[in-house]
Amino acid sequence: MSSQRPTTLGVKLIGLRKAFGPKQVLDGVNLDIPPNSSMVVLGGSGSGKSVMLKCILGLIQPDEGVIEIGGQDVLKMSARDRTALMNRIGMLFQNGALFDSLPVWENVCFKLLAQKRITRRAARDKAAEVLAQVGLAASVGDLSPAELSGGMQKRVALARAVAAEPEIILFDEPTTGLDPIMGAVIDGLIADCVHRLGATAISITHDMASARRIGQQAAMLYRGQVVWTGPAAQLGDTGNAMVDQFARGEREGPITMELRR
Ligand SMILES: Nc1ncnc2c1ncn2[C@@H]1O[C@H](COP(=O)(O)OP(=O)(O)OP(=O)(O)O)[C@@H](O)[C@H]1O
Repeated sequence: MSSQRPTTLGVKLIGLRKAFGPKQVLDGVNLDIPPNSSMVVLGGSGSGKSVMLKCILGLIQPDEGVIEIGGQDVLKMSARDRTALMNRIGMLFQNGALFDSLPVWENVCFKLLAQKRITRRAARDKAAEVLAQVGLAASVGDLSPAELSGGMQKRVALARAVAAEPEIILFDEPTTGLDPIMGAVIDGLIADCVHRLGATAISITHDMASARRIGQQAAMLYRGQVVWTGPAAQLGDTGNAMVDQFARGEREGPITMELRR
C-alpha cells in the first residue's frame, strides 16, 4: 500500500438523536472531526458510542440530526451516492467480526472481492501485503480466524479494515480483551495505518493509555450528549470533573452520585 494523500473527508454530527423504544440513546450529539485527524470517543457502557458509529456507517438510521461527511449531508444523499461514500469508510468492529468460514486472506480482502474490485489471485497478494503491514506472515492468510490468538485476530481485523484503503476509519474498542503489551502493539499499528493512509479516524475505547496513544482529540459521551471535547493528552487532567473521574476510573464523583440516586 503506497503512502496516500491526506483525506479531505471530515465528519460532523449535528444534533444527532436516536431512541430505541422509550430509551433515548443519542440525545443531540454534536461532534466535529476534521479531515486527517484522530478522535477518540469515551463513555460508560451503554452510553451510545457504538450506536453513534453505526449511524455514521449507515447501519442505523438516526431519528433526527445531520451527519456531514466531506461537507455533504449523507442522510439526504441518493442511495447510490451514499453507497459510494460508504465505500470510502473502513470499520474495525468490536470483537473483530471475522468470518470463520473464510480463510484469513479472504477476510482481509472481503470488501475488495465483494465489490469485484480485485481478482481472487490479486486478492491473495494484496492480503499478504496488508498482513505484512500489521506484522503477520503471508502464511497466516491460509489459516481460519478460529485458529488465531486474540491478538492475531485483532491484527487481521485491522488488516481487513484498511485493505480497501479507506479515507475514514472507525475503530470500535480495538484493544479490548488484549494484554497491555499487545494492546500497545495494536495501538501502534493503528496509528501507523491511519498515518500511512492519511485517514480520518474515530475510535471508541475504554482504555485511557490507548486513548492517549491513538487520539489527538477526545470526546466524552454522557446521557446521549457530548459533554466534553479536548486534547486526548489531557485525559485525567482536564478540569472537567466528569471526564477526569471517568479517565481515572474513580468510584467517587459526579457520575457515581447520579447512579446512586
Ligand atoms: N439495535 C438496537 N436495538 C435496540 N437497542 C439498541 C440497539 N443498539 C443499541 N441499543 C441500545 O442502545 C444503548 C447504547 O448501546 P451502545 O452499543 O451504543 O453502547 P456503548 O456505549 O457502545 O456501550 P459499550 O461500551 O458497553 O460497548 C444500549 O442500551 C443498547 O442496548
